[in-house]
Amino acid sequence: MKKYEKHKQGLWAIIAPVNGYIKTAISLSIIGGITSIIGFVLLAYVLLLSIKEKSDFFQFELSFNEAFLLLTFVVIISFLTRYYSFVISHLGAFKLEEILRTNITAHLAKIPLGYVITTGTGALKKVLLDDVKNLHAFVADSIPMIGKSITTPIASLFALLIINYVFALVALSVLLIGAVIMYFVMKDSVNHRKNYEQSQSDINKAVIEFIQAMMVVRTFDDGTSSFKRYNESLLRYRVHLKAWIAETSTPAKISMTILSPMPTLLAISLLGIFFVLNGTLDFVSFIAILLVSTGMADSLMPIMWMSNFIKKSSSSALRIQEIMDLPQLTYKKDKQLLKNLNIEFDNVSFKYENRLDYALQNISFKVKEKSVTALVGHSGAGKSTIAKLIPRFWDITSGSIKIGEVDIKDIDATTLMDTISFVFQDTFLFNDTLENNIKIANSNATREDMIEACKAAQIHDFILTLPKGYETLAGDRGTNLSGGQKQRITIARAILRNAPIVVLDEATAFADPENEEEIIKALANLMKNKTVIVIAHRLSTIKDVEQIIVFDDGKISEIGKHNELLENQGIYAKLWSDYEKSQNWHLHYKGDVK
Ligand SMILES: Nc1ncnc2c1ncn2[C@@H]1O[C@H](COP(=O)(O)OP(=O)(O)OP(=O)(O)O)[C@@H](O)[C@H]1O
Repeated sequence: MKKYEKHKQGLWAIIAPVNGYIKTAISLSIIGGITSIIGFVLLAYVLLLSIKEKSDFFQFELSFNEAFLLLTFVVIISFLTRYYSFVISHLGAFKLEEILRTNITAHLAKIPLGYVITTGTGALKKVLLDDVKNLHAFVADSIPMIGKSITTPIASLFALLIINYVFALVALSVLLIGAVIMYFVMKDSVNHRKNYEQSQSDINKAVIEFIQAMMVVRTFDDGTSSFKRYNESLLRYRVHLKAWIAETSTPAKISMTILSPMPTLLAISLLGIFFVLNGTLDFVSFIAILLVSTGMADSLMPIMWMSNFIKKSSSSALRIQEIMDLPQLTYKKDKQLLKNLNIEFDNVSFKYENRLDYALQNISFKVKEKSVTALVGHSGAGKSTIAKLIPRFWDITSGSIKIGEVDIKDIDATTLMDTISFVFQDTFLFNDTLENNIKIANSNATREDMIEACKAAQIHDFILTLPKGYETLAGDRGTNLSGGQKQRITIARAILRNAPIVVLDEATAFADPENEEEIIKALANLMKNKTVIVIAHRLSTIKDVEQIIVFDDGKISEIGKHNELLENQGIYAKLWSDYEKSQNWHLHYKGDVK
């Protein structure tokens, strides 16, 4: 994979992997630009000979046939070089798109998963699709323009200087005036562009949020605020755009007019007519001057578009660079031999990057091989964070986490993933068949293994009731299934994976009695003979486990068995009494109340 070094910032560093294509395309377009100007000069020469006039400013002498042949040759070269410059820049653009997408996704796979989750799909989609596409467009369309827009005016100026320096100076003056006006118009555009891009990105976020939160919006919104955020971002966008246009529209129109070919051609024509009328310039030379000066007249506008294009592409390159600069998790390459399946947290502290306070402080505990440890505590106490530190969703700030006496930072990625199965509450199912969704856990598993896992996960009978059975599509993100069914499919995945350590976040959401019983049976099958860490919400399910760790505000407040903790009369005893009370709660309808 191409390495992106910190000091090599910016657009050119990001497109460097296709430097070969870029250099070839630019070189060809430079040849194209020069040959087109030579073509104009030869065309004038051919015109001159065709009306048999003689002009003394051409420094060379050719017969009509020679000049015509040379003109044809130059035109063909000019056409071919431009054509191939375009073809090669497009090939480079496709190659770059492929390289960037591969590199970004490979990099995303190696940075802490927690970053990917918190950054959000919207922002990552923008980088992977929109920004990469912007750079594709830059390489495909701007690269051929770069060579042409720099060489054509220089070659034209050079040719004009040879033909008649007065005309060269007039054309140059018009262009300089245009360039000065352009500079003042563009001067303030940096801030305007920033605001414009920010408001455009806000609109993107608002749309993605609106679609992702559609269910919440439709459930809770009375209609007045469903588009509020979207509307606000649209309004900001309009305000920024209006401010930009208001400040730059008149000077922009003036500079556009001056930068268009017309003023240069007008000035050259007036001067030419004056010289022709007073007999100091012959008509054919005048035509030659007009033809050559179009090369200069046409030059500033592309340069202006180019500079806009470069700024836009630079912002995209910067966003890609920011992702590529995120440090990757480092894994040991050599396969590590774990001495056993004990898990040990030793004085672990952890702080989320975007938070000032520690989510976990000085956490030390041991989980013995083939035992069950339950994590309990109030909401926000740090239980899920503990679970997510084991697969290195985030790396800890200090202390160490060991499995089988090896620090998890020293365990190679494959061993770590083969050793642990995770069952989290937010199940993700691909829009693929149920069979493929389950087999993703173990590509070597046979169909029989998969069915056995589904039986153990109490989901087999349900799948058989579906008309297409295991061939049924799960729907986008699993929308065709109920929450409890999705959870049992995830359990089936974990059973099929058969990793010796299981970390599971016990679901609370699907607690109707029938579903609950099935999920409990499924979990019991998953946990058999495994080292288990379970985040427990229903305390009744963990009464008999070997160890319960009670968390309070990021610290361990108690460790023990159910009965010991009840005797302690601490947080656990209070949680237990609250839990028991909640089991006796009933909802009363008005009519029931006596
Ligand atoms: N991605 C994150 N970025 C920043 N802070 C986070 C993030 N995830 C969790 N936190 C914070 O870390 C602390 C511990 O959260 P955690 O999710 O581990 O608690 P929990 O005990 O699992 O809660 P619950 O039972 O409600 O799931 C909380 O203060 C929470 O706000």
